[in-house]
Amino acid sequence: MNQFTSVNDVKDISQLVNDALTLKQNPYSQEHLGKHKTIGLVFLNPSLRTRLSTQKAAINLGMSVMVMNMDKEGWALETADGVVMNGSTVEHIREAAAVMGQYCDILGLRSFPKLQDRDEDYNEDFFNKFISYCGVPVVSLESATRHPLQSLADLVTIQETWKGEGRPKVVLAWAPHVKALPQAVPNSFSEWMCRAQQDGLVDFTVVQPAGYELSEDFTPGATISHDLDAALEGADYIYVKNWSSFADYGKILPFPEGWMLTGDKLKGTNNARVMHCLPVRRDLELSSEVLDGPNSLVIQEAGNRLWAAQAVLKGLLENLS
Ligand SMILES: NCCC[C@H](NC(=O)CCC(=O)O)C(=O)O
Ligand SMILES: NC(=O)OP(=O)(O)O
Repeated sequence: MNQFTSVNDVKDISQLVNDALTLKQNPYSQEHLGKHKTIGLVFLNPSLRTRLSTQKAAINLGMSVMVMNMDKEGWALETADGVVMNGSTVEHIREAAAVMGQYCDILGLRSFPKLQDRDEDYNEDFFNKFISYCGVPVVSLESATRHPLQSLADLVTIQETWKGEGRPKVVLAWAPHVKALPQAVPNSFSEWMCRAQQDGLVDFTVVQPAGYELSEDFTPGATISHDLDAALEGADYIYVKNWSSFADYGKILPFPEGWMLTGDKLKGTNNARVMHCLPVRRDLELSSEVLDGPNSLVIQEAGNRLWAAQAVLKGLLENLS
């Protein structure tokens, strides 16, 4: 692997899942791989899980870690080309990314979408510029349109817990929220599940109210539904997540009552396990009853972020040497 920004950077997802589960059994088996190698984690937005799991993953591999909270501690970055920088931006991404590449062997980057201009967000302009100017392998810590470390941890969690016959039925279910949130997590989960479906690992459904459909680029082969109760019938895994509209870009559209997952809604499922990337707003996105109940996988899922990150960094380090 020479970068990790989407499932398209991964040749064999089952192999990567196996790597993660093997590292979970023996976390320090590769502790010399990262000797004298440094990873820089660059954040333009808040993070708990991604920050700590990626740091710990790098430490387990013997790497040194530097964290840069660019939004709070860095100079204001300019990304546009051909502008006279006589406003509030202080440093161009051309220099900033290139300089960080001088200090680091691998760079991680988190940058959320602005949710104002769909083309700008979906072109991944900031991410692509950073990658082209920094000159070292980049791992996505969540971009405008994807969160592949999360999705890999999600697939690891499904593979680790599935004890049934055949393929599990996995349902990505939209949930209410008070803020307009990115599509990065559901896009990425869907993209990984569609690949897993192609590989014969899962059956995948996305369910959302009308107007909240994801971009078709991220849902090839998925069953798309607008009926929550029908979609949940026989489900083995329910991945709960809010996202704002893609069609009416970045907007919160009106939606009918009853989209929050409750214990009652689990009754029609195959005793479904419930997942969420976190952070989650209790009793708005997901009922406390489900979150605190026996079907919730959210803590195990967050724990698996470590092994997902470690498998990815191992792949990037092996490619360096
Ligand atoms: N990294 C995981 C998810 C990040 C982001 N959630 C948030 O911004 C939550 C904000 C809030 O609840 O106010 C999202 O959904 O894409
Ligand atoms: N799930 C996730 O990426 O969490 P953080 O935003 O806290 O890193």
